[in-house]
Amino acid sequence: MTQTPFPDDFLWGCATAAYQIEGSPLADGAGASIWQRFSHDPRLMAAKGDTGDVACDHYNRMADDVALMKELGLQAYRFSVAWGRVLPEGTGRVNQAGLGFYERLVDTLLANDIEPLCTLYHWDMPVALDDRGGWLNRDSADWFADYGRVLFDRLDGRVKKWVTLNEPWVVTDGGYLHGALAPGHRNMFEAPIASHNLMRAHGAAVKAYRETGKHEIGLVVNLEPKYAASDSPEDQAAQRRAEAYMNRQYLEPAIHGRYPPELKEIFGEAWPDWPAEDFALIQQPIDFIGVNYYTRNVTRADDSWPLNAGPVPQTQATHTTTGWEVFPQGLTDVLLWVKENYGDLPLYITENGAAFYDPPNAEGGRVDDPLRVDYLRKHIAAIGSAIEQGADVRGYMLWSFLDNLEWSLGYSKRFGIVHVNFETQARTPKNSARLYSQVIATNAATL
Ligand SMILES: OC[C@@H]1[C@@H](O)[C@H](O)[C@@H](O)c2nc(CNc3ccccc3)cn21
Repeated sequence: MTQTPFPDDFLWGCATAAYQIEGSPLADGAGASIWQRFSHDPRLMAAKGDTGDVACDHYNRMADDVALMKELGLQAYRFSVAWGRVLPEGTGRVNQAGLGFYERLVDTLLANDIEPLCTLYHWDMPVALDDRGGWLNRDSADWFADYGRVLFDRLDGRVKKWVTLNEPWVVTDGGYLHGALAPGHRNMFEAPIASHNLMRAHGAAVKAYRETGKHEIGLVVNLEPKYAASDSPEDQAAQRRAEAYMNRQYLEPAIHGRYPPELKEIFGEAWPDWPAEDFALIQQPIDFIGVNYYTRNVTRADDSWPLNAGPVPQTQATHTTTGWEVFPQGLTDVLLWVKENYGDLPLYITENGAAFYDPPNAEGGRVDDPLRVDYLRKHIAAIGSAIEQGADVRGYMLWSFLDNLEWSLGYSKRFGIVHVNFETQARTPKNSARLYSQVIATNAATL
């Protein structure tokens, strides 16, 4: 058994997102989100009938859930705010009842010595703004900054780590290019515009935070390291395109104030000439980068759209029920890649976890999830390896605290370290939760 001690102040927590766990999406004056619209549309939702109407009923069970976080020993909790609860029309009128829920959540976390990490946008834009063009409207940067100011004014100080966007790549690729996620558009000309406005909104929110904020704000990106399938020029070029499209598209403008050149190659006539002043807005200095890591991609040239690059199936490897290869080394590699390409900003693993087949409901208060236990042990050790090699990793937010609504895939994909019986709403810590409690108590990875 090898032990890898982590830095003394390393922050161990879990992550969730509003629409995936809260339920009651229209309660107390809340305005509907694009996920309320998407999940109720059987033409769009893969898991037809699975909506966020109830989810984990966290909106009504928050205090008990925080008590369970405390029992497990969590030091931090990354959550997101449903924009429409706070601003039902997306801008203008503040819904104090909705803001009050998040104030109670933050105060309950603090009362249990759990640090809140607050994500402003985890995919649930108010429909009122989507009806005005959503992320396709350049005004979205101002809408988002104004929304941020409402939260900063009320919660900054109690919240000391803010995140502007969760995974702009998924918002754009899923919501505007392939249509698999809300708002369900399939348009190669829209995708770059949405992507660019998301990053303008990120910059505008960071700029707004600097007006009054006294703590930290960052950006969360999903990073999937791309490994060329061969040394052939075709596969090498395919790897560069895939890396630019997913892993560089957002960090390059945020940190370096530019886009990777491959994006013009990928989008062609659909790639606009961006106004130079936009990059000054986007490149607002941030305090940390949040990295969401789940898996890697072995990439080869192919005729797939729009990248002409695609995955080589790793048939010998263990895969999750979402079809993702279990590849812990990729986490070490990608953390060192961020350091090499984007400098020594503090890093947080803001999501890491896996969906495996768990028993449908807890039997006698136990949920045995050996594959998730193994996944977590190896990925936490992989972080330790990156730290030993110089990566300034400050914390780990395991995805996820609860089994929850896996977006268009519904409730069948269970990522939680706590099992949720969606018929009774009973919570049952899985063996992976017990493992995580040990990791936190010892501040070490054990393999
Ligand atoms: O899929 C698991 C989680 C999801 O529940 C979170 O809300 C989201 O932040 C999240 N991002 C990823 C990684 N990126 C990704 C790649 C392709 C499709 C969907 C997500 C995984 N996850």
